[in-house]
Amino acid sequence: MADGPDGVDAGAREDALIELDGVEKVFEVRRRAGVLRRTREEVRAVDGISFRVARGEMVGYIGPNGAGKSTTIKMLTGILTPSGGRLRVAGFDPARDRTRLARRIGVVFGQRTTLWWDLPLRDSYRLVRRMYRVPRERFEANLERCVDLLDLGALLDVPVRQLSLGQRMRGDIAAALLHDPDVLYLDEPTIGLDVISKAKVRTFLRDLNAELGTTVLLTTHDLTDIEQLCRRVMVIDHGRLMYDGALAGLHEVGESERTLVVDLERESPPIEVAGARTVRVEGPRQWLAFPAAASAAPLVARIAEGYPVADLSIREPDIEDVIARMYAMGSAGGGAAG
Ligand SMILES: Nc1ncnc2c1ncn2[C@@H]1O[C@H](COP(=O)(O)OP(=O)(O)OP(=O)(O)O)[C@@H](O)[C@H]1O
Repeated sequence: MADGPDGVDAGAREDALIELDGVEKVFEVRRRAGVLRRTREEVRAVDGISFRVARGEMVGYIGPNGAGKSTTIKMLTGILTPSGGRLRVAGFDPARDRTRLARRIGVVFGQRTTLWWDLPLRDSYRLVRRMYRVPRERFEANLERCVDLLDLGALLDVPVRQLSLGQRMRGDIAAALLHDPDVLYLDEPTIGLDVISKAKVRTFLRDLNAELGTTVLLTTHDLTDIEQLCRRVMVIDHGRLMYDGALAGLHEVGESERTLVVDLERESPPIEVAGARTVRVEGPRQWLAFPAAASAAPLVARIAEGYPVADLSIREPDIEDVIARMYAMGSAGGGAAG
């Protein structure tokens, strides 16, 4: 497709803000193969991925460690150049138009800050304003909104190094939004946060998406992030898109299981109950797996009838577990992605 004179893809569909067609990234790595000999090997970090994200969508991008998520995000921001395929964000070729694209996107990495460590938040934000040349009025309005909704008022004069992880994360999210980006990439935005901070971040992101229509691509290992924020989820593994659809569908494809953790009053033989199987016994504690789609209430009632129950809790399946089950069932690579 021909690019216009300003580098913007003339034919870009306005509704598809992010477009990937057969995108690949191959790294060449040199490995030691003896005392003097080194061999070259190719790592196909992203292996022919195609998807579209429409303006205003909030999509989860998940997969096990080393699946290719960060490499995809780096290509979407223009930090890395694809080895093959076609990629457009807001009509731009990210690697070619990195500077201009930077004004349209915001990026938050949970594991590291983009803020200035020694500066108070307020000064970091002033630098962001200058970097992106945000008009003063717009900057002030955006800052006020973020400060209000992310509860940053009391933190603005605190140096970043003194902020807690949750405070710093909220500070980072605000910094990524001061220039009104169309797209926000979030890489593990709730990692290491306590329950209250997680809830604050999630509520903010939901409101941001609903009120301003900001398109969000979210990478996370926390299935609750996805459940609470994303209607659509894409699963990547070994550089390939394995699933693209609703989260509920992913549970069905993987036939995922929840775990009921039962603390008995005393050590007992493995619990035998219809609708669940005991997968682990450690002293008076037992773990029972049951289908994620089933209700836990009747199961709990049956166990309480027959066993001396002291306490109970339920563990949701994690993403790795769901993906592992997709593989085990041989449905990976089936018709779901596309
Ligand atoms: N610069 C690089 N040089 C060589 N190999 C790389 C490079 N960057 C990534 N890789 C490899 O590409 C593959 C995908 O890595 P990537 O960081 O994209 O995965 P990820 O899904 O983000 O994982 P995680 O959840 O652990 O962050 C891995 O095998 C990784 O070792």
